[in-house]
Amino acid sequence: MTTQQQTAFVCMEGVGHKYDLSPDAPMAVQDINLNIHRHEFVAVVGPSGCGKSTLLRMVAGLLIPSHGSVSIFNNPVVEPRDDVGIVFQKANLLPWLNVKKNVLFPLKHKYGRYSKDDEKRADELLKMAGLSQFSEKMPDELSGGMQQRVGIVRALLLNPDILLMDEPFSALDALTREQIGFDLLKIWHEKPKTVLFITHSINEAVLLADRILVMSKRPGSVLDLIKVDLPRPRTSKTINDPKFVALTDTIRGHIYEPSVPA
Ligand SMILES: Nc1ncnc2c1ncn2[C@@H]1O[C@H](COP(=O)(O)OP(=O)(O)OP(=O)(O)O)[C@@H](O)[C@H]1O
Repeated sequence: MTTQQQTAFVCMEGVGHKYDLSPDAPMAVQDINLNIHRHEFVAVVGPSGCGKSTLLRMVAGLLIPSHGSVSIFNNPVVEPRDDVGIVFQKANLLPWLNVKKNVLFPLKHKYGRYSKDDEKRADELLKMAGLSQFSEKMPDELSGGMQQRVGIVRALLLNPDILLMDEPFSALDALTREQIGFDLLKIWHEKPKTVLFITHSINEAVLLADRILVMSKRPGSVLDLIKVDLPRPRTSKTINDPKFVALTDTIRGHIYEPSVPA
């Protein structure tokens, strides 16, 4: 085992997937090698259909790779794990439960009950997400951005070590999207997690992440792995930093003018 693998929290080795196993069917994702370190924030960008969600589902244990392996802290991922929280594009809140009960629902579903301590943690997380005064509201009384925040709090309640986010803000308007991105960074700073964040937005990836995996078009493989050496905390001013502009240009170059293999 290499030193890189020893310090990796999430380790992907030669990961690939083929949905259709017939010999001439194309791969969806091919030969992804990536080590994500503890509390690192890694974003994944790439053209539509390149396999970003497929990759995330393999890390989540929702899909077993047909090639290679994913491991979390040296344990192969073979099923969904309790220490991994997932946030999807839509919060999918239960319409008949209020905000706090939605947040507590996974515990109720898993253990049949929740404790006073769990409620206290839910209150604390809702406060951190700026939702204290909405905890008794029903989902249809919330804006899309607030619903997505509730989805994030729900994923954080079980205190997962790893947070997987699949285009979590793509249904939101641009202003809400930027704000909720900064809110996520604040929560990540206060409750550090290892984050894998799928997005279509190059700006969002650069604004949030420590490193960015740029995927090629299908079959999605690694075009580049870019370190984002912008200072934290990131703010709305970060986008004026010449490094920010240079990084977004580099990624656009990869995606719109991918290098042709020799
Ligand atoms: N369940 C499935 N069965 C067969 N093929 C699938 C399945 N899910 C995804 N695919 C195919 O695998 C490829 C990768 O899909 P995936 O959703 O992972 O890409 P993506 O990069 O997340 O796409 P987008 O950016 O549009 O959300 C696509 O060609 C898709 O059609």
